[in-house]
Amino acid sequence: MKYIVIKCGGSVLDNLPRSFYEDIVKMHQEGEFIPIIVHGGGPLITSLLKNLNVETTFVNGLRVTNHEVLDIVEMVLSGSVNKQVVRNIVEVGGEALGISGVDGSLLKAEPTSDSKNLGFVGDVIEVNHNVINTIIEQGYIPVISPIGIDDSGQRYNINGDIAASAIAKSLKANLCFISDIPGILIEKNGIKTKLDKASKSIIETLIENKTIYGGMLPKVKAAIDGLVHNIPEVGIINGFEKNSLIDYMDGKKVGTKIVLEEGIA
Ligand SMILES: Nc1ncnc2c1ncn2[C@@H]1O[C@H](COP(=O)(O)OP(=O)(O)O)[C@@H](O)[C@H]1O
Ligand SMILES: CC(=O)N[C@@H](CCC(=O)OP(=O)(O)O)C(=O)O
Repeated sequence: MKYIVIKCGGSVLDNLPRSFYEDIVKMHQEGEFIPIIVHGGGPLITSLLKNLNVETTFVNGLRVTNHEVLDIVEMVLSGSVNKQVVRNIVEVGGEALGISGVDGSLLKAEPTSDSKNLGFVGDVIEVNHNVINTIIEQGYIPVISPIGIDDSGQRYNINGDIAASAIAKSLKANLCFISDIPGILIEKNGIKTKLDKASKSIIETLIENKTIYGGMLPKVKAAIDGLVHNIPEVGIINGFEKNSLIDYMDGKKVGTKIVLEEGIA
């Protein structure tokens, strides 16, 4: 069975066209690639924290997460956002089952190496993909929120890109990041240009010269980590462009394809 992990960023979730979900349901029905959705929800978390007068900061694109923030992160991701995505799929005639990384210990996590600064932010150490396979066998599209859990029951806030890459690695699945930009952008003579393809070494240069920053950092790091661990293909595409996902799956030149080495298509 071939899988594709589709990571829907919080940047686009509220405004994805109906056709985006129709394309996913069609893909699920046709059966060549089984879609697995992992979602973010960063902007909604930020706006709720703001409403509650809780300060929130990011380090290298990751949210500093204390107890108070962690409560809100879980509420937003595993509650509002997860169920909204399920409803969006149902609305276009699909069947989806929403689950958090905590359920069935789907995302076994440990604190990141920078836990001194980041608090309860997790790295995924194991994916219990039996849970995903069970959902798929029952005919549902899995919709996964990126909260992890350790053996003591402690939860962790996991960046959606990192969770998606871990799931893709465990299933040897293709990985596609759906975001609010056409792909990785660089500035050439004052004009923003999209890279059709970006290799590991180009990405490292773009991180060093700060062309890649903020939320794009975990995306490209998760992409490279996935490719190193045998994910067949990783792309970043714009969810607002009509049929971008189907076009990407058909091998058309949409978004940015991430590769390990220049010259590898
Ligand atoms: N070189 C770059 N090209 C495109 N976007 C970039 C780049 N560097 C940083 N970004 C930022 O990364 C954002 C996407 O990451 P993020 O906001 O976390 O999105 P998502 O919620 O879709 O995961 C873009 O909206 C843009 O502001
Ligand atoms: C550790 C960390 O940063 N977690 C993210 C989880 C949500 C997410 O990844 O949302 P996007 O996909 O919209 O960026 C956060 O708290 O915002």
